[in-house]
Amino acid sequence: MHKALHPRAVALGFGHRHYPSSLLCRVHIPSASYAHVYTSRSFTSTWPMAQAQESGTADSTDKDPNTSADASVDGWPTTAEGLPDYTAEPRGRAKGVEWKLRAKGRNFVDFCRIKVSGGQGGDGCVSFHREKFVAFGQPNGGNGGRGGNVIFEASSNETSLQHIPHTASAPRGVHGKGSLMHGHSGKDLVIKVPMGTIIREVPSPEKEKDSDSGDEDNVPFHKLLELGETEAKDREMSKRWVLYPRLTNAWTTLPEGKINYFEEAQAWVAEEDRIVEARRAAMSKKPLLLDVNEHTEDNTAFMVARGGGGGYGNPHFLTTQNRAPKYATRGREGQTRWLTLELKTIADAGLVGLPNAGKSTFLQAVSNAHPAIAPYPFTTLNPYIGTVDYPDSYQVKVADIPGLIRGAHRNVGLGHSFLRHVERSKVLVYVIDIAAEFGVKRQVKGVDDWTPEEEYNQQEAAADTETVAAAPTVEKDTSVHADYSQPFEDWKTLLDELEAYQPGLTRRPSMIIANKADVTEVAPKNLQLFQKLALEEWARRRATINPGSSTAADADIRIVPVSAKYKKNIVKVTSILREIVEAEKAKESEAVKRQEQREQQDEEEASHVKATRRNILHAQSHGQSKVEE
Ligand SMILES: Nc1nc2c(ncn2[C@@H]2O[C@H](COP(=O)(O)OP(=O)(O)OP(=O)(O)O)[C@@H](O)[C@H]2O)c(=O)[nH]1
Ligand SMILES: [Mg+2]
Repeated sequence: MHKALHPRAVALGFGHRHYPSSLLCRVHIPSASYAHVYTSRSFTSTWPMAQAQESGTADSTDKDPNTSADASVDGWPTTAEGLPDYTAEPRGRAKGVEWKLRAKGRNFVDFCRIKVSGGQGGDGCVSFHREKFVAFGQPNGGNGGRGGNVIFEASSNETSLQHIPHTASAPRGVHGKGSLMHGHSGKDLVIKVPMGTIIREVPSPEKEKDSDSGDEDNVPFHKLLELGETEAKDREMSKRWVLYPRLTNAWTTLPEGKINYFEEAQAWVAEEDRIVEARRAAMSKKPLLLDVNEHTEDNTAFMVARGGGGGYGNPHFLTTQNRAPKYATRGREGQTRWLTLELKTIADAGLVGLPNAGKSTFLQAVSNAHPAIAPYPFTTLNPYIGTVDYPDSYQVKVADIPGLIRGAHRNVGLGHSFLRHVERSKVLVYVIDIAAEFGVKRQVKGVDDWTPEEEYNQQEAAADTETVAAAPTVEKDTSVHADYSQPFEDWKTLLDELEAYQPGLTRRPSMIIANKADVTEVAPKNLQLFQKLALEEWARRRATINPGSSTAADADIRIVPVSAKYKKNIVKVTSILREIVEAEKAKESEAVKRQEQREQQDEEEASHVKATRRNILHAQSHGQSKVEE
């Protein structure tokens, strides 16, 4: 059955292909109208051809499609007319995009869960020296080695959490052997984590399961296995002890009057267990929280799960009375933790903008990064970092992230979880398309009442009736008047979405890049109005934050018109960016210095108080002794 083309497929440049609904639901572009707005200016029916010509990378633009069977436009095989054939199997880049949209070839992961377990300790050994003419040799069982630890190592070479496994268990320690051979310790398991990772301990899901299970757990072990009491005790004992074969049931079969040294040893071990348990409980009182931030040095190691201690060999229990202890202890269990890892990319500045605003183009213009650039929304699916190099070797790291759209905080578009990658940025750089069509509402039709189910139903209904998706419609703003500015509306959308993600995020030092200023038909007029409205809005927002503050010149947001595509006015942007970043860094280092000074003062005061108290006590005791004399 021929299925109707989903509007989102149109937006992303795909033809009448059969898309599984899972793919279509992955990129939540809620309705056709939003996508079509993008088609209105830069997106034509033959856009891949246009793009290929624009980038100059197309492999087939100069080939005659009729003569070559391999002719393709941006990965799509061509029809006889030379147009991309969307019904055919995509190749190259188009295939890559499809793969990415299905989230199959995910090469960037910024959130994951992991269960880490330290290795179990090796068991101690029960052994006695054997030699000709030495009838009863001394005990010589070796101790077990300790289990390996799980260690997270900060690494500047990693950029994703893709390689983090679901579970990580360090190897166990080797058991001790006779002739006092101690077991080797298990090797530490080192997992590299990228800079910017936040590691949080979360409650164990398994523990919850345990508590949920009914009374079955309270049934004694031996009853479950239908074992005898003694046998069950043996089994229970063997969890903690390694017993010499002939010692089995020793605690029940000892002759009258004989001291049970094993009981004595059990008491020692129980006491040690209690201390170890108390220490572990004290250490795990607070859930683990580690932040691998910009102050962390490369290769810094964080222990996240300790290995268990090795068991004692039988010489450990040797006393003057008991010359042949026939028991050794088993190794302890390693520590187990459930962790979540969240990667928040570290950059000095974060680019925030609507899809197609030209964020990636700007990053490419200012840095040596080569992000994907294309005239359709959501080209960028993962954050991308570029470094701006200044002539004096100063560097500013800039993060390019996927485009935000209105309603992103309700998971519209790609959602807004990727904003975690600008959370740590010192400066926010808003990238605005200043050539956005005047009077065209770049809004998502019916976003407010959009639900995935509704969309799914619509999709199904469309498929049943075999109707082709409606032609792109551009919703014209009927209330067009002189004060309406599309770039300004876009910027307000960005501010609202940032605030919805994290209240207060828009208070960061910011600047605005009015991109696409080369589109001279609309850009100059738009810029004038945008500047006026944006400055007013910024002043209003600042006033609401701190009603006392005036609209001082230093509080104004800087707006710079640029053309990222043709690299015009770029130097001005980079110099302003550096100015803001440097000022912010200076502020930060001043705050750190002030904190250090305060700590030093507190320390000095504390030592002074201590010294005074000591002097008073000394004087008092001295006075007393004089009185006694
Ligand atoms: N005329 C003109 N076009 C530009 C300029 N900057 C970017 N573009 C075009 O705008 C389109 C989108 O550019 P991108 O850099 O991919 O946009 P983006 O903001 O990264 O988009 P997403 O990754 O989808 O969020 C491309 O076709 C660019 O060639 C500019 O300064 N002038
Ligand atoms: Mg991009």
